[in-house]
Amino acid sequence: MSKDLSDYRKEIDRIDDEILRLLNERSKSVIEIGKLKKERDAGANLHTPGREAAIIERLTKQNTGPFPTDAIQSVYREIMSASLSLEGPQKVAYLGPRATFTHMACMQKFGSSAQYVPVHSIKDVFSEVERGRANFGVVPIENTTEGVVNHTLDMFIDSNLLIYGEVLQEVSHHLLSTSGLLDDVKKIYSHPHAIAQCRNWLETNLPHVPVSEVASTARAAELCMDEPSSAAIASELAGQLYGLKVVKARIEDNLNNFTRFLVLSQKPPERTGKDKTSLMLSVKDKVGALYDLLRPFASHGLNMTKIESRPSRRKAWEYIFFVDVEGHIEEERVKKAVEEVTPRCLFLKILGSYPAHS
Ligand SMILES: O=C(O)C(=O)C[C@]1(C(=O)O)C=C[C@@H](O)C=C1
Repeated sequence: MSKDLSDYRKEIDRIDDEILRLLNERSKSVIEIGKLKKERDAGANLHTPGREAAIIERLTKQNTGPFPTDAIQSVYREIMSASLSLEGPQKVAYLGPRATFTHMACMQKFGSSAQYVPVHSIKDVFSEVERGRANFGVVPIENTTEGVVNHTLDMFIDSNLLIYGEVLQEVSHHLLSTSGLLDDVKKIYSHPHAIAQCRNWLETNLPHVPVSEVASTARAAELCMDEPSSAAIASELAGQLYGLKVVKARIEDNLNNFTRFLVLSQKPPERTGKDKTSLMLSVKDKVGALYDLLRPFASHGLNMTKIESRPSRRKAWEYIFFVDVEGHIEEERVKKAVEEVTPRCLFLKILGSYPAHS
């Protein structure tokens, strides 16, 4: 006799019981790891991004299906986030409000079991971590269409925090409402930037619907909870947090919009073998100074993935350069290049070596 629905559900219940038992067994090892980490260094970061990446990579490679390989990342993101909370609370300060792309980047990195603290400015994110009120901070550093976030770069001039990691977050806007039906939409709310990024879609699809600017995309979503004839242009996360349905997903005009975020910490992460080093330096004002500066990186075979300049704010026409190179500061070739570059600079500061986003 062939199996029916209830037979398959019984089978699933049995497997789920086993998964739950295994998750609890896994958790016991996690708790022991947490104790060992604290014994080694009471103030250490418990979060270990290199180990998390290795687990996901190993399982992704080994999966033969039919469980979707893409889902392994999200399932394990949450398993490891919950596990880490057993080792100790993880506080993450970020540039709020809730449900923004910065919040989404935080969730991508730390999962939903971390404690998130939205603050009002990039400066406040830095100070929460500097004062030890948060273990980590998350700030935007650059966007594919709008370029570098100068305010974040400027903060590194006076701060001693380290870059602990990077997160690449896709910036994708959704039209959200309580019913999820396009015909119900008589008014739209959003932040001016999000409205500008969806201009063509709005003109083509909802040309006569008035659009009102509000302080944030999260505020737009919040307003729509009580206004069934209004829709918000906001993130997928805003839809989830405010209980709205998707009228239309991905309405941004440029479908290739990403923001890169930096994770800040007082302590460095472990070396992983796929790391990146960020430096900040300023050069003497003479012909060829920048060329001299870049040469050691090239001669040691280091790939420079970014160079940005900012006025130093200390002296007119003096510039500070922000440089990213592939490799870890403990690697011989990176160490040598930095040793050669240092005497050519007015000053040089290492902002951190951290796992490159894969
Ligand atoms: O292996 C560790 O260092 C752990 O703390 C365990 C674990 C896990 O759940 O596997 C949890 C959190 C870390 O960020 C990495 C991995």
